[in-house]
This record gives sequence, C-alpha cells and structure tokens, in this order.
Amino acid sequence: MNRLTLTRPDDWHLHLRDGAVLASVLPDTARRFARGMVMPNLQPPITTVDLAQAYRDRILAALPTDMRFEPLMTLYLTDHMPASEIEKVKNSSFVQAVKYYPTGATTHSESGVTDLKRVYPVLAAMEKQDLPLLLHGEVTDPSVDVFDREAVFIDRHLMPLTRDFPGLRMVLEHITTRAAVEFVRQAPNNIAATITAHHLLLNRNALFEGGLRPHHYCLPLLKREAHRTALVAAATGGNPKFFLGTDSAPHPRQAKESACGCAGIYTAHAAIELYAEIFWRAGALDRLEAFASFHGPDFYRLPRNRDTLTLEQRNWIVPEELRFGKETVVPLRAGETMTWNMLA
Ligand SMILES: NC(=O)N[C@@H](CC(=O)O)C(=O)O
Ligand SMILES: [Zn+2]
Ligand SMILES: [Zn+2]
Repeated sequence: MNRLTLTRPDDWHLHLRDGAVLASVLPDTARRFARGMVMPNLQPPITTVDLAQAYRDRILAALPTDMRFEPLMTLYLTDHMPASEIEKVKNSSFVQAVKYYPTGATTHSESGVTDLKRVYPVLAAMEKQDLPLLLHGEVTDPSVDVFDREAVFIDRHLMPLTRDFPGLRMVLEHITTRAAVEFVRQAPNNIAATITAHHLLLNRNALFEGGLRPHHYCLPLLKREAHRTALVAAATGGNPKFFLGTDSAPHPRQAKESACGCAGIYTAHAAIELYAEIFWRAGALDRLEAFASFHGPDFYRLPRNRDTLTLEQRNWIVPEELRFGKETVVPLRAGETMTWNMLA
C-alpha cells in the first residue's frame, strides 16, 4: 500500500462564498487544510477590515465544532479604497493580503480596479507596510484573445508594477501559462505564484470533450497542453516561488449548466488528493509536501503547520453532485475515479 504522510497543507487561494452554501463547502476544505486564504469577491465585496472581520466570524460560526480551520482574510481592492484602510490592516491580526481584480475579469469583479494607476497610493502604502498584493492577472481588453489575457497582463501591467513597487510582495494567482511560469522564475523573490489542481490536470481540450463541458469552465481558461506541462514542471520542481492554491470556486449546478454559465471549478472535496495524483504521475511525490505545506507559509512569513495528514493510494468514486445550500454543486471528477484517498 502506497502511503504518504505530510505536514498538514494550506490552501493559499480559495472561495468559501457565504450564507448557507458556506456551511456546505467549508468542511471539505477544513478536513484537508489548516488555513485558507479566503477570497473577498462576495456581493458586495469585502473591501474593509470591518467587513473582513464580520466575514471571518461567519466562517468560524459555520465550522463544525469538531473541526479546526483558520481563515486568512483578504481585502478587495477598488478604485476607491483609501490608503488609510491599509493602516487599519496593521492593527488586525487576520487580514493577510489585498486582492486585485481587473474590473469585469471574472466572477463578481464588477467593483474591481479600472486602472492600476488609480490605486498607486494604496499600493505604496502596502509596499511600505509589507502587505502582499494578490493578482487576478488577466487583462479585460476585449481586443485581446481570451487565451492570451494572462500573458498580455504580465507584459502590460505586471512588469511595470514590479518596476514601480520593487519592495511589494505579489502573488500571481492561479497561473495558467508558460509565460507566467517563466516570469515568476526570473523575477525577484518578492514575486510568487499559486497553481490550481485543475490547471495541472487539464488542458483546454477538456472544455470540449464530446460536447461543451461547463464544469471545466474557469478563469483564467484552461490552456494548451504545452502550458499544462510547464505548470507541472513548476509545481513539482521544488522552487519555493510556486505553491498550492486550489481556486476552488463553487457555483450552483444551474448557474454552470446555462446559456451563459459562471466561471469556476469546485475542487475542495478532493483537493489534496488531486495534487497527490499529479505529483505521483510526475514521479515527484517527495516534492508534494514542500509545494503544499512549506512554500506558502514561508512566503507569507507564517509558521508552518505542525500536525500531519496521511494519504493512501486507493480508488474511490467522486459523487455526481454535492449539497450546496438548497442547491447542488458538481465537483471536479463527478462520477469518476480518484486514485488517492485521505485517511480520516
Ligand atoms: N476562478 C474562477 O473561474 N472563478 C472565481 C473567481 C476567480 O478566481 O477568478 C469565482 O469566484 O468563481
Ligand atoms: Zn481569479
Ligand atoms: Zn479565485
């Protein structure tokens, strides 16, 4: 029996949503991860420390009493965020980062930033206070092909940002391209990236396998096979700039199976098991622990977890759908076989 015990991992990019659906999805994450970097794209978005505190309280209230989980909170950057809000973060123990969404780029990004220049005073305050900036790194320029939006973002926006704020720690979230891997590799140590399980497992063919597959639709979009293999090399290569962030992003089944479906893939139900499969296939199982449990806390300057989690190589079938408040969510691999299993 192939078993693997690793330091308990953390999820450095995650959507927990709110209300009844929060209670449905939170145990999936809390069973696997000690901490999660919780994305602020609610409606309305989490734009202040006070809103983040209230959201954190709702997350902890939804946590089953026999589970432990630490929500690390983020603030949603808008054109109107005052630099004084960054001052308030200093006095909060739980806000760990500020999240940048280009307006209109993804789910609930309507309040996002219209022009990075407008938030330069906030970025300057963050640089001074050493508060990390997390980036949904895609341009929204309609003349740019949707498959090129990440690469163009790096050239147009990320390069200037790193020049203008050389001391600002930044995480390029959910990277999908060889361009992103190469950019992060050659950048100074204040630049890192998260990588999702779905971008490591699937290429863009998965969107059209025998028909249109809405449950494989996420942003940034899945890319060509050559990009997927570059991501696998980055994740399994041992470089501390790359770490685990699932971007688990649940939507109700009806909102995905629609004439205009929502972007987001639910992976929290099998997150660490999916990464184990990827690393095993790459012959790099011995590198999973660093990617999942060390590189993230080291970048954020938080302690590594002390307890452990054990996985074994044993098949199980993912349910066709899972409860999601009053509705259901279709998880990645629905009805299909998983090869790694978590011991309770
Ligand atoms: N990744 C997605 O496809 N969707 C995310 C938003 C995001 O992370 O861009 C969501 O909140 O649904
Ligand atoms: Zn995003
Ligand atoms: Zn996300």
